[in-house]
Amino acid sequence: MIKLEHVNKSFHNGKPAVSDISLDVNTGETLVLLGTSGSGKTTTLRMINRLIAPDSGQIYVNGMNVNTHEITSLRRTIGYVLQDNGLFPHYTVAENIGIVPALLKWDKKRIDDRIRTLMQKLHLPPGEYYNAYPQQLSGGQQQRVGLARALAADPPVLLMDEPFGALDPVTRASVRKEFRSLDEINNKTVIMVTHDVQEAFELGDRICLMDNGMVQQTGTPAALLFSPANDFVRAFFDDQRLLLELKAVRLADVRPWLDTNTPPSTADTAVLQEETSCWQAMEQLTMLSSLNYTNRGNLISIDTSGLMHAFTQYKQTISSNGRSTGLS
Ligand SMILES: Nc1ncnc2c1ncn2[C@@H]1O[C@H](COP(=O)(O)OP(=O)(O)OP(=O)(O)O)[C@@H](O)[C@H]1O
Repeated sequence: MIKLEHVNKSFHNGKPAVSDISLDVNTGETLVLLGTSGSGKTTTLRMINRLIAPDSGQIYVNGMNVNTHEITSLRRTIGYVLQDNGLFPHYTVAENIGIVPALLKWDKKRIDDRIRTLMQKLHLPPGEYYNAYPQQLSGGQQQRVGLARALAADPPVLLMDEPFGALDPVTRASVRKEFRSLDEINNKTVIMVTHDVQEAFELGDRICLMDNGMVQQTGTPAALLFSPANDFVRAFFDDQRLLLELKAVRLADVRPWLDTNTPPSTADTAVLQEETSCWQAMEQLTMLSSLNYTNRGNLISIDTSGLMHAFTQYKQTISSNGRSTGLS
């Protein structure tokens, strides 16, 4: 768990880079720091692993006060992924991934097993890439090695600074998808910086939207869209609002407005879980005319028009009810 209390930071020109930031990130949660360029996202992240010292305020990582805790043991609890991956060019892929376990003096077999496990999970077959050097890999593969290196010693906290920012859009989408499905991150506290709104919506359990060094709003993607705290938050998402809303609203949210009288499709078709977003369901429906979705064990049939109808009804209800729909 990570906690920031009234944190401030100014650089030499005296202009505040970060003003009075307070945040709580729970174990197992991914919080995305999103915002305009120069809004203080990277400064906030780098204060957590003490690459930058705050002027005032307190920061805790799993109960340790970052500013007073011994720095080596603090950093060993934190994996750090950078935009340019920061791999050592003269180390092989395996050596890069094994750096922290070697520093922790794990025995050779354990290090080797861990490297191979992570390479498999991140789709880097050890037979092909174990002894390769970073420059022999594509940008997406290098970024996967960077991620494997950050995860190697299984730190409880992962900090990621624009981890997919240097990748082309197609590679970026595939590495992002792999990251999302990685079991290794399930129990970790993750903070990720991005200025990509869609990335924030796909990966963030909650989003902290920043502007001008200040937190404008922290909440679920749905809360930011449907209960914006101010005009800045409202305007920030305007140019891609429908897409973001479809990504933020889950089948579970729209279920009360789905027609449950239609018998489930008997064809051999996909069965979606209630956590699936309306966007993902729409994507599937472009390939299949109807789908089933499972709600507490019951199969419910959905099609495109029924789903859009339920989505519209959901939006109308929350715009009249505001926060009473459980947005937080
Ligand atoms: N080392 C530094 N020295 C002086 N000013 C700095 C330094 N690092 C950041 N700043 C300033 O602090 C402010 C916040 O910068 P920061 O890098 O945290 O923003 P950001 O939201 O991560 O931006 P971006 O998305 O462009 O990376 C900016 O005005 C920046 O110019």
